[in-house]
Amino acid sequence: KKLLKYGAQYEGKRTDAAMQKWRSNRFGQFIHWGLYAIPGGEWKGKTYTYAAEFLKSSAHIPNSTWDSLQYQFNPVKFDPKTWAKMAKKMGVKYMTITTKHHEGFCLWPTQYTKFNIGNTPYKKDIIKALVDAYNSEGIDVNFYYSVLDWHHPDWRYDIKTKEDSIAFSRYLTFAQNQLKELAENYPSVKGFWFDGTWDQSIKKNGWWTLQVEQMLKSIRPGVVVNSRLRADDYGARHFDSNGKMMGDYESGYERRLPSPTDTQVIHRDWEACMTIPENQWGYHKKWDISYTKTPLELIEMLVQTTSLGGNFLLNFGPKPDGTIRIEEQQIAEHIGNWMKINSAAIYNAGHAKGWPRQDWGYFTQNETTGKLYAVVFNIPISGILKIQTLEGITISKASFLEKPDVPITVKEIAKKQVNLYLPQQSFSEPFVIILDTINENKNKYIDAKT
Ligand SMILES: COc1ccc([C@H]2[C@H](O)[C@H](O)[C@H](C)N2C)cc1
Repeated sequence: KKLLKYGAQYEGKRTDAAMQKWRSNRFGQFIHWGLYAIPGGEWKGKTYTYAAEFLKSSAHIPNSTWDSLQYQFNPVKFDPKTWAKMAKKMGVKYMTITTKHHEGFCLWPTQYTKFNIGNTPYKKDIIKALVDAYNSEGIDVNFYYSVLDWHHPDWRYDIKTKEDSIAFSRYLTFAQNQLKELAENYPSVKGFWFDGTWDQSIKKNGWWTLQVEQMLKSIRPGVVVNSRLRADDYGARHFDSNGKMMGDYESGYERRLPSPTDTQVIHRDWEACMTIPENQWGYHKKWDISYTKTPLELIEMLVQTTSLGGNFLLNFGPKPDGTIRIEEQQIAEHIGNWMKINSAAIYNAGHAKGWPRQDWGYFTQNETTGKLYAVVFNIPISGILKIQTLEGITISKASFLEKPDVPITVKEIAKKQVNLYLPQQSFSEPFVIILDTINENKNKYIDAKT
């Protein structure tokens, strides 16, 4: 065990109300919006297939050219209430907005750099508008902040010279001032989602990452900070050199989920962030240059995440005119229709402790009531959902969440094995079954003599 000054500051899940709210939210909307939305993955007539928010580096565009995009940023059709209403209907309980992505452009009128929304034709504070609109829909707002900053002259990828360390300490002061500004000026912020912390320069300044986290928590008690911010005394990230998670939740799942049998993750809070295309966070003019996930695939990801006790943050990349592209609106509507019926299996639900992975789908369990849900994605040809129960537990009743009066026959066929007989009907959407369980202390089945 190493003695660490900048490692994990506590172990186990936070149990305070703010963290319980963060956890119970389960489903969130990520929004990546910035100057990169203007070119939308295309430059000088060429389409770049790498992530659109990386176009500056993909197309080797110099700062002077890229930064002049700020004089074109004018989302005349931007209506934060429209976005917030869409998000509400989709069923998200939180939203995470890029206050500043790697390009360094700030969506709020920061006093620490001119490279911000105040110096665009649009002028107005987009962060404030979004915080107010989403909060008034009952949706919590978190701030994404990229420590990596392509624009700022004092940013360094590594610290090799005295000059580097002098410049970079100026940068760290700049970034800390910006974060203080965000925490103070938008008091309803519920979390900070740090990104752009993989370079040597940050790994050599773990002390700063802890200081920033502590500053934010002193200004906004209860605020939730992701593991991606932190580097420890030896430059270890997410998990310190003693293997302990840093920050309040593990945020390493980017465009990937843990396997449904990876029960390691259930011991901590975690969040998966997900793009709808294969790898586009910012707006790309060409929607189908890569595979785009269907609503049903995204719903399954949300349920799989919930079944493993994690949050699911689904990304949207708004257009430069301030509207949400139609493909994303349609996906939001489909998911929203499903959530309207089935959100009981998601909100304030998590891992069903001890229940083994099942072929037909996922268990989720309400954290407060203990109510057990079976979310079905794969109906067997037999029409029989076979459930392996826990030792001494059996299922006394099963009913559809959507249609409680449609009976589902339950038959215990052997020890820890129950059959559910689904009605002969076709299902076009995943559905939820509420399972009532009872503890059986007597064991009425004979174990096979092997
Ligand atoms: C180098 O590979 C990267 C670097 C940064 C990212 C950024 C994306 O732009 C987006 O903001 C995502 C959450 N983040 C990890 C993605 C891949």
